[in-house]
Amino acid sequence: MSTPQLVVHRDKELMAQAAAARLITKIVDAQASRGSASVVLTGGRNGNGLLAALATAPARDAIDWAHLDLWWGDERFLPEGDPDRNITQAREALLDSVPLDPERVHAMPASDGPYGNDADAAAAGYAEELARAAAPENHGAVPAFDVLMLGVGPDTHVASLFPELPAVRETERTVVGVHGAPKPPPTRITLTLPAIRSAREVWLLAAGEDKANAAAMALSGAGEIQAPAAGAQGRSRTLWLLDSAAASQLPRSLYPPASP
Ligand SMILES: O=C1O[C@H](COP(=O)(O)O)[C@@H](O)[C@H](O)[C@H]1O
Repeated sequence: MSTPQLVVHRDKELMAQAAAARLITKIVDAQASRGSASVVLTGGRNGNGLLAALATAPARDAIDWAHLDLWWGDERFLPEGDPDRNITQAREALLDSVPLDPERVHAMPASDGPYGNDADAAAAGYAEELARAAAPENHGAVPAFDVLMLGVGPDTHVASLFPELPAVRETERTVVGVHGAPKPPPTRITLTLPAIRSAREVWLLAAGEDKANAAAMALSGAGEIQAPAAGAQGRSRTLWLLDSAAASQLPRSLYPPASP
């Protein structure tokens, strides 16, 4: 696993724009070397802010949208089209305005979808979809995502892995149902830490004062059961993208020297 690297931007708008530019470059590079790219999206304010910035980025059309696989790190288990679903918000922020191949948009199931209201069955179904997309060298579990993005919650949750809940302790399955989440809605579907850690790069997004304590805790040696963000690492790179408010409680030893 990779040691976290930090980039701190002046404010959340600049962070979103810089992260969007970084993502464009990453996708274009992956498409140039492998013909396609795979990205895992996150919900939440910072994830949607990045997508909105990408929608207006001058270089967005450098991406070959038809050869981009989109997956989700987690989903709120609600009916299709519900405004609180992460995919509904992502569609509004970006996805509806770019020429994606619908076959490559891998939404997590909705609560009125093929698995009905059974979040555990829906999670198992998504795990099968991931396994089908994995190449043999990925050991059959999940594809080797180029970039997996995670918003960091004020309580250090990432995806729908909340401190101390069973999902964050999962070591075998790649996707699980979450019941009794402390943040609404209580029922969710989430990638697990083993699935997250199979990504080439993991980017954690944290902007705003309410994320300062979470960032400091996760980056100061807390355990992943108490602070799930601490367990989110990529195989090649783990990148924390922060704004100065979210970085304000980091120990000085971690604070990067230059902060654009
Ligand atoms: O509920 C969720 O929250 C987290 C963090 O969201 P934020 O608004 O505090 O940035 C998000 O990453 C996750 O995908 C989402 O389902």
